[in-house]
Amino acid sequence: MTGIRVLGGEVDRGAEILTPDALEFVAGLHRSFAATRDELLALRKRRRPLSFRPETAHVREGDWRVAEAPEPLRDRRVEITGPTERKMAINALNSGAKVWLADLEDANTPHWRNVVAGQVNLYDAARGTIEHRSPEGKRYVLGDGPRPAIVVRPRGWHLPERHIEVDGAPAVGALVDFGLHFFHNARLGRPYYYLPKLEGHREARLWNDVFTAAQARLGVPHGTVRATVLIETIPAAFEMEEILYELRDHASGLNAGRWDYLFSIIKYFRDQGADHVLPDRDSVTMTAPFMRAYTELLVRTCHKRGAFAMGGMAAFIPNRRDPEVTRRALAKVRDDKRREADDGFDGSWVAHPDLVPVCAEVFDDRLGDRPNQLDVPREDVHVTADQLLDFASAGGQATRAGVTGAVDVGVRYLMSWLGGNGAAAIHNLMEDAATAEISRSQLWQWVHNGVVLDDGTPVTADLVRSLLRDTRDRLDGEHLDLAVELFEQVALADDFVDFLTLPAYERIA
Ligand SMILES: CC(=O)SCCNC(=O)CCNC(=O)[C@H](O)C(C)(C)COP(=O)(O)OP(=O)(O)OC[C@H]1O[C@@H](n2cnc3c(N)ncnc32)[C@H](O)[C@@H]1OP(=O)(O)O
Ligand SMILES: O=CC(=O)O
Ligand SMILES: [Mg+2]
Repeated sequence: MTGIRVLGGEVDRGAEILTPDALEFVAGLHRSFAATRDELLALRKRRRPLSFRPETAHVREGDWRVAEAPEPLRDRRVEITGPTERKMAINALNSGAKVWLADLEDANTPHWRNVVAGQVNLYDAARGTIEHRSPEGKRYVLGDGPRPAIVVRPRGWHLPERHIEVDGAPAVGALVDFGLHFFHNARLGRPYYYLPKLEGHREARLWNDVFTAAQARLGVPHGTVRATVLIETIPAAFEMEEILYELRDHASGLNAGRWDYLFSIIKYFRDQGADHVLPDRDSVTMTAPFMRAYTELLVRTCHKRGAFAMGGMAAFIPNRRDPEVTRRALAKVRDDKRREADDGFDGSWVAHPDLVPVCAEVFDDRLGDRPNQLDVPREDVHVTADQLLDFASAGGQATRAGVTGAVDVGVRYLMSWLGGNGAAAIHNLMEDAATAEISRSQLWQWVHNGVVLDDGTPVTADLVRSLLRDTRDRLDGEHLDLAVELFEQVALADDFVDFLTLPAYERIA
């Protein structure tokens, strides 16, 4: 293990995951691909004017299709997402969904213990041996029914893993998550992944190169991996075809990751003037014309290339103790899934086991006895660059409630994240890293573009600071002071912080 150091503390059964061979495998990927990752991250900083690229027109016009879906991924009508915490993993596997998106990204705090325990849980889940006893004594085992395919979402390219050093540098977080999972589980079959936060086709090419090398190094046949790419950044919306093309031997589909997509729009156009300012998060819905353009283009692109179009996350969460909250959540989620099914999506995401039946019912209705709707080409869809960029079409306004809510939710979420829970129900909505990014980047954008609220108050750094003080006085709990400090940094620092998880990670690593 020359050049490899594990700096994290001991985690139960961690030795089964962090074996010398597994670490050598991860280090090998890091040595082959970290330099390209660094180069591509640097390129992200150059915000070019967005349009469909003339130099890749041949890809968009060419005649090609992605690899055929393997049997476990032919029917993806309901996908449940969630962190890889042991109890939740078992609940997800027993939920009746077709896919479990095992999340090492938006819904996960990359505490070392979560990184390692998540891999232990994935190891046991892949072998069908996962079991758990809760502190209250409740026993969790896998049921007898059909189990979802497991699709693992590694961290995005931007995050380091400081607890593993390769040749003196922190390992690339994405390669740690992917590498450990692939090393231990790929030979069992079904090495399936979701790829987050890509900004363009060269980042997809990097993942493809990683898959090609990983398969060759372990003797797994080329093309066994399947990857679904989240289209959740505004530059990637202009490169959907190119992304599928780069990954065509391994591509399984695209997903409309709406929350990071909105964050990315705010980030990309954060200092571009009032025309690019988005209003309160609540008032930008999936029916806003620029969001319709994005999702319609995604379905059209996927089906033209034989890839699955996967819907995104409605944030409404049921509450088993409050039937009225549950009724409202089910109705909202049903509407969201119905629109997606009618648009031609092949399936969609839910955040909670009690939402699986709703999504299943809507897609059952639409699909009949077909496993998907790849046969719906959506050739009627023609989306222009202007439509994707028509943010004024959202309508809506920045309001006093919007600013107050953004501060409150952002701080509450960071408290949860710092405590190790990367997803939380806050005011009956699912909040995760992507939704928290919207809260803080929206404030940054409003402050820097002189936005005035519905009640005539200008949004200034002082206003945000005073709301942060109120929030600190009102809330109580572990990590409150650090959450407030971090929120102030990521909402107000003059130099926009690329991802809130970057400074937050420095405080937990
Ligand atoms: C923008 C994006 O990237 S979206 C994708 C990333 N985000 C996510 O994956 C969020 C996933 N969802 C969750 O983490 C949770 O549902 C939360 C945090 C929103 C709410 O969790 P809770 O407050 O625990 O919900 P609740 O108390 O209603 O849970 C009831 C039961 O369902 C289980 N459960 C809830 N959500 C999930 C889930 N997503 N997967 C598996 N089990 C779940 C709970 O563990 C609990 O189990 P138990 O009865 O055995 O104790
Ligand atoms: O990852 C999904 C999103 O909406 O962000
Ligand atoms: Mg996301």
